Amino acid sequence: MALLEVSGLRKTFGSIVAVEEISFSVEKGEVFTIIGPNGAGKTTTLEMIEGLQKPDQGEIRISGMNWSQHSAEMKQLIGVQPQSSALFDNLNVYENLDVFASFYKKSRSINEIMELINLTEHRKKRVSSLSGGQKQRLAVGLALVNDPELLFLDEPTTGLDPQARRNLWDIVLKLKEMGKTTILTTHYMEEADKLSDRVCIVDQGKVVAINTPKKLIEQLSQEREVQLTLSSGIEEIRALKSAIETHPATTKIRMDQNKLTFSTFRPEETLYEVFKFTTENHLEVEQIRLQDMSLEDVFIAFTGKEWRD
Ligand SMILES: Nc1ncnc2c1ncn2[C@@H]1O[C@H](COP(=O)(O)OP(=O)(O)OP(=O)(O)O)[C@@H](O)[C@H]1O
Repeated sequence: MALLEVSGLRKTFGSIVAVEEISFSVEKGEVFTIIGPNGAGKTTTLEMIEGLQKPDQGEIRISGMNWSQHSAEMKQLIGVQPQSSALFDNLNVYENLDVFASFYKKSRSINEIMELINLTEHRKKRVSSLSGGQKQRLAVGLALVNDPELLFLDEPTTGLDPQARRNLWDIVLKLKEMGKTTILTTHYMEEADKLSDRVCIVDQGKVVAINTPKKLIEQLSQEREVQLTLSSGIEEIRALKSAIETHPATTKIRMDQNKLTFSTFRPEETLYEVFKFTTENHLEVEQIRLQDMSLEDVFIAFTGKEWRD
């Protein structure tokens, strides 16, 4: 049995469909990362799994239990990283952990948590005097006070500098070594790539791809991405776009002013068509680039949207 099973989740707010149909399962010990463009439904999905929002439809099971029947047991099993703003500013690191631990029946040693989040030497510092990275680590620590099996980290590294971000990655990896399971969301592709056992790409409230970062990249690596920069008029470039679009080997295409970016299973064949078209119609090709796929390309290929850090 998977530790977490989510099937057919749907959530609307009035006429807004925040989550249309989301299903996945997560095995014990995995780091499972949900990525997607702004407004894709990631936070709503997490909040439904955490029991903070009720789905309109669908089922959530954690260790086989559901929120309507086993709420108390499930709260002991999960750890949710609070927003930094939920920390008590006037209390020190130790006191914050102590207050949160008092909410639970079972708790992990506070000294151990401080070691894990690397804040032992700052135990007496008030939250108001911690750096952004230290606050984020404390927020992760607060999610650990009940020694949860399943941890939810919603964009834990947003706004942190690269070093602080790496410190947080170390914590996630240590938790993995301890056999914990983490559901992560992030805006950083490198983070998804480095930490995740599997990545789930969500767009417009639906899962569009789910696999290991390596497999997701391999899945597309038979494809090549071609970037074509032209110095012709927009109408002519549009005509070329239509010609490429109708080629059977083309999977995705987008146009950004005088640049066409497309993916193809048979680059030689598609490029032959491209040059035939540009020669016959007197289009000038300024630059052409052929690229291998990265996790970022996978994201763009599945969602049609640019990734942003
Ligand atoms: N309480 C709410 N009331 C109305 N609309 C909401 C509410 N919560 C979320 N939405 C809408 O539902 C959609 C999904 O939002 P959600 O926050 O889940 O997306 P997200 O993928 O987490 O986005 P981001 O990356 O920007 O955090 C958005 O269109 C959002 O505006």
